[in-house]
Amino acid sequence: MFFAGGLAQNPAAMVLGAGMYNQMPMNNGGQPPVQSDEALASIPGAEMVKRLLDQYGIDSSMLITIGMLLTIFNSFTGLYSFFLSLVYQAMNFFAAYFLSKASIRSNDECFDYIMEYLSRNEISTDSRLFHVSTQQDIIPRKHKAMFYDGATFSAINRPDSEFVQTDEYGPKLKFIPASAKKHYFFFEKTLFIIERTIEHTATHSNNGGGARPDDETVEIWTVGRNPLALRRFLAHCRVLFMKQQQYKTILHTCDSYDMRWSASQTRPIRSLDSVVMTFKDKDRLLTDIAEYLSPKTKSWYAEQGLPYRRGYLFYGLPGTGKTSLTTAIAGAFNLKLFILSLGSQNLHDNYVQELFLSLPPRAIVLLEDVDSANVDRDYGYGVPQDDDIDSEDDEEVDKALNRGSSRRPSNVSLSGLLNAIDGVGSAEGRVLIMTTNRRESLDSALIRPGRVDMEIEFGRANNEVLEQIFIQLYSGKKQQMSSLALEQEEKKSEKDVLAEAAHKHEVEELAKKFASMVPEGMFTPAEVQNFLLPRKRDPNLALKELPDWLKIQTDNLKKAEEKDKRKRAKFLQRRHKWFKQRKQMKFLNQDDDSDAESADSRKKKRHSKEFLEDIAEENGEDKKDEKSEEPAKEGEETKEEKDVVPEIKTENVDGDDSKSKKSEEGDWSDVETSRPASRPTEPST
Ligand SMILES: Nc1ncnc2c1ncn2[C@@H]1O[C@H](COP(=O)(O)OP(=O)(O)OP(=O)(O)O)[C@@H](O)[C@H]1O
Repeated sequence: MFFAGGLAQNPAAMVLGAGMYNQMPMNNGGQPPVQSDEALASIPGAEMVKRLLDQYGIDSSMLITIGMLLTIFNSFTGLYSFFLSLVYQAMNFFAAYFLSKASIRSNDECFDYIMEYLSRNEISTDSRLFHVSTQQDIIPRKHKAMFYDGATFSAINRPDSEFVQTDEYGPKLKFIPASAKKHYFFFEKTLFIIERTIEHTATHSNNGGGARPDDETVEIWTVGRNPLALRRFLAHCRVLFMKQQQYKTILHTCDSYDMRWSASQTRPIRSLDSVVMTFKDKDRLLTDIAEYLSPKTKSWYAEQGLPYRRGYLFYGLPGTGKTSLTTAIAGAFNLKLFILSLGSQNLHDNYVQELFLSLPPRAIVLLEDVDSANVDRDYGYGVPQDDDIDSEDDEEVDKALNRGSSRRPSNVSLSGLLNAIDGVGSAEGRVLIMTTNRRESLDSALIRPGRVDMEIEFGRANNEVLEQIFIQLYSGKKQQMSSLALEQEEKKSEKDVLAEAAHKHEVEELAKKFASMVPEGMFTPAEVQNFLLPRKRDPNLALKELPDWLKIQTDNLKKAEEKDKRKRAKFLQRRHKWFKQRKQMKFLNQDDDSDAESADSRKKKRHSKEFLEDIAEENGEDKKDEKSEEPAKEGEETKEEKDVVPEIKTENVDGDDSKSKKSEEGDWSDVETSRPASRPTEPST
């Protein structure tokens, strides 16, 4: 049948085959095979080919042989594909009725469990087909499929692992088994088959994140109609994974490709002791969180019909430990940590809502930079608002200057964020921690009780904090003790214990001395750590070099303050010009009682007028002079004025007009925060 099938597929070969059959007994004595010639003549074009071959002295009977070979080859391939389809059908039948199967997609945490098992047990890592990669961290989910094969979270971190990422020459090679291939292994004497399928998605995301990442599906089969073995295997993988993560904090961040949460990093749990802050604040915060997370509190919330959520605001200078404390809390209370930076340009209201809705219960959401852009109460960026102008005090100027920060506004609106935080479907049991460097610019709606239940200020190091930082660094306390270290700890001789106590006492004494030498409220904890870290082996050296470092820092601080003063003066000058220019543009001469004008707008104008008058008074200018001042003609503006108000073409001061607002944004964007958060760093020692 297949032979005939092969022939049917190739009529030319059939004729050639027939020709050969007819020709065989005649092919003797060098006589031309008459019948084969006749057979050939029946094939269109064969005569021409024959003539061509004859011309080059090639025996045309070769055609017959080739035809015969083709026929045989075709028949075999037909036969092969038939058997293959039979095998597939049999396999499908077997799989449908005699196998249990589980499918897991890479965007599910269960995927991590399976990959952890595969890497731990080194299944198929010696595969004959493999990829080679030098990439390290398993950060983006798009690479998950690759990295999981031979180097999962834990495997990477195991110092004894062959998957350790680097050696003295740089990143090591990783050997990764290929996908689209079945891997076999036994678990509890049952055969399991795993197949990974990577779905290449060519589509582009609409969030500006470029091509969508490839997703992966893992399918697991076991023999037998009873899925129990499969469930036992999955449960085993889960426990294995959870145990592995016991001493780690998994950081989930928003994947910029598809705007979903993605486990991007694991970190060893940071102990709460390692975050230095005043005892009072730490105690207040930890007691509150512990109380909130207790099962009793959960049922209390349910009884009261209150949404079971809690919010905290950590505010203060950069490098004061806001993020560090959040990570430590996640580790201490065994909560998953989800980090969202509102400054991200890809983030929009809808995404934020979806991200909040997809949070698991018992998780910390860390909203970083809540002050960023549209989330604060400003209606314009970098432009001093009319509400600010009636005040010349430091705080008001700071606020206005901060608005002029060169940070790009985020695309998340305040209402979008509030909806996400309060979302009806949002996970119960979550802890929301918002951090900001500029508490004063936050909208009161964002930090009202119910959204923010406790605020903690992080400031420059006081005496207590300075002392603790020193002790923390030199006491030799370990973050996490391995079981081996714990065993050794227990086996310590009395002599060792005494030596340790003496060392502790000595460090405490040095810490007191250190704290007394450093001025309180001058440095952030990060700055102090920055000084101590290069001298971490020798506390006495740190004390010896401290005066020089302090001198450098004080000089730098003075320079920074002078720069700051200049910036403030320039800002005030610009502000004055800005309002003067606005007056010249006649918007103040508008009829204040216009019906169309909102009360808000009128209020702002009044403030503006008052501001102008104040400024005029301050500068000794009388109103007469101002009136007589010619409005700047087009093309005659100085460069600085142009910078300040290049394009005010509207009379609306409310900033409703987007064009006007846009020009204002650009004008002030070069003014940075008035109080420099970081000072020039210490020259390397
Ligand atoms: N209070 C602190 N205790 C211990 N370490 C600290 C403390 N403050 C800062 N550090 C150290 O300084 C570095 C930066 O700290 P962290 O990121 O927590 O500051 P932050 O306040 O969150 O800053 P930002 O506002 O810029 O996010 C970390 O390496 C951290 O270990």
